[in-house]
Amino acid sequence: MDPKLVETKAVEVIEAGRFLYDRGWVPATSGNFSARLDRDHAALTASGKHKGRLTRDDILVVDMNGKSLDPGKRPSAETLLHTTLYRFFPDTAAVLHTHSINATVLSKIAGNAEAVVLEDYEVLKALQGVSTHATREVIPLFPNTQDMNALARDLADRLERQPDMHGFLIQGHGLYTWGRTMEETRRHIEAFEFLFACELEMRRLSP
Ligand SMILES: CSCCC(=O)C(=O)COP(=O)(O)O
Ligand SMILES: [Zn+2]
Repeated sequence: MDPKLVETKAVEVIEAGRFLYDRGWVPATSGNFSARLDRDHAALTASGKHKGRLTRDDILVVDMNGKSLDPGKRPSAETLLHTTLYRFFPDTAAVLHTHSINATVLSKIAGNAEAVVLEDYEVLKALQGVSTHATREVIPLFPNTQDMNALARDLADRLERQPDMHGFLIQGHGLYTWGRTMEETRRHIEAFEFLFACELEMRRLSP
């Protein structure tokens, strides 16, 4: 592994954490972030760290089975969701997971639905490959669980059925999204956050 690449990717992850924390989207120790290093490895946040105040020491390298290559550092409890995404999308370069109020509330009021559907919003065009507001963006919604193996399996199944998704929600928990660069992934988070706020307001005004 090229140590310079690991340093560069660690900086990307640390900066993403600051950006997301400043917007209130990763309170306390919530959220986790990663950046791909090569086909088989990613730089990922350690578990239980404050994601707005990450240091280089809080980043470790994992393989695509979720195994830490940095002994002594415990990878995120949700590592398998990151590695499932990297394995499914070879061009994915970064994965961000947030716990905003809007994602949490929307995912709870969606109840037992299989997905939250967003339609006819201009900002949908901020999602990679979307070129018109007249788009039906289906955001899968998974029940929350502490069983990451089971959730990663459910995610892998859903990806097979719906490979065009840009993100997914976990009920009462938060949002995952990804992109071909860290910049694109940060744009996806911002777009989803704006769209979730709009959707909640729409549901409040016209239930
Ligand atoms: C206090 S947040 C609970 C765990 C969680 O959902 C999360 O995103 C952070 O977990 P990690 O192990 O990545 O720190
Ligand atoms: Zn989480």
